[in-house]
Amino acid sequence: MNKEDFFIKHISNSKYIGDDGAFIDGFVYSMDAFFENVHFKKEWMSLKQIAYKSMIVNISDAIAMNAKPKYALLSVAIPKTYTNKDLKSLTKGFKKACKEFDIKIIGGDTIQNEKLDISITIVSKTSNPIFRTGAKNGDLVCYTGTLGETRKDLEKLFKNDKISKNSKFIKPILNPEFFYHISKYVNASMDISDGLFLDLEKLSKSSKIGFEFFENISEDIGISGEEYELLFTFDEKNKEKIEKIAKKYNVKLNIFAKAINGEFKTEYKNHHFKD
Ligand SMILES: Nc1ncnc2c1ncn2[C@@H]1O[C@H](COP(=O)(O)OP(=O)(O)O)[C@@H](O)[C@H]1O
Ligand SMILES: Cc1ncc(C[n+]2csc(CCOP(=O)(O)OP(=O)(O)O)c2C)c(N)n1
Ligand SMILES: [Mg+2]
Repeated sequence: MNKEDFFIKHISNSKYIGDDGAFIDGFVYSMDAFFENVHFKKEWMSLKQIAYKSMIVNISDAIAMNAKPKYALLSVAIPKTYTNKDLKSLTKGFKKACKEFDIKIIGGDTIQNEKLDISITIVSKTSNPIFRTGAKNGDLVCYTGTLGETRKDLEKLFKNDKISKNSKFIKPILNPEFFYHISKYVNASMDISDGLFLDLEKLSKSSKIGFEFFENISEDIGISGEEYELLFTFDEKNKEKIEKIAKKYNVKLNIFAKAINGEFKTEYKNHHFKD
């Protein structure tokens, strides 16, 4: 077991652990860290882009639970060298995301540190939460959008090559309205943050199912992390309805497998705690 899983297992055995967020009494609580040199290097993105993405990766978890983000708690560790202009750029990024998704920042903490580290808690609302545990035998398994480019762009950044400012690595694209609209047909869902193969392993574990793939999924597609696309399962009888809604919202669907008895394990390892 890797250190991440070991730690999570030992910190709590609560039933709330294991999803993109914890559902309690109509609200979903989720948090994600966005740390310099772990999630970004300061040379790669502007401060506004960093702050914006730190919010988006958090909002992604809420959407994957079929919840509407409402409030954010924001902890920021700021390097001493940052000027007031830098701080303004950061606030612009946070505010842009809050405006786009109608979220209020209701608190947080601000400290000084060597690096820029951001931790965000999102409180969101839902009357129909979708968990990773709900996939049923026979369900179709689907992800949205196109996978692979994010990892390629990350590789470019590590080689000091330039990438487009429209890259999903800089600005992930979320599809909340599409997902809220199809939610009543969805049995299980999560977002793709670690890469399709790793996230399928999590889905398999949570729902106690395996997958029968309709076609081979290449490594390029399967190990690209930080895509923030949606991964979900649904009963075959809802396929046409979901496809129609996807068309309306201009969302690409990739129905790539069927849920079956068994389990899915990937040989690829989580990028966290590599050694
Ligand atoms: N330090 C922690 N304390 C308590 N719960 C944690 C901690 N880290 C992760 N978790 C929980 O463990 C589960 C898996 O977390 P994580 O790996 O970040 O999510 P994901 O599966 O989306 O990558 C989530 O439910 C998360 O809330
Ligand atoms: C400097 C740097 N190194 C490596 C990566 C690649 N990377 C960082 S986090 C991550 C996956 C998802 O992050 P995580 O914090 O686990 O999100 P969660 O699954 O908890 O939502 C990847 C592929 C990066 N973005 N930046
Ligand atoms: Mg993780």
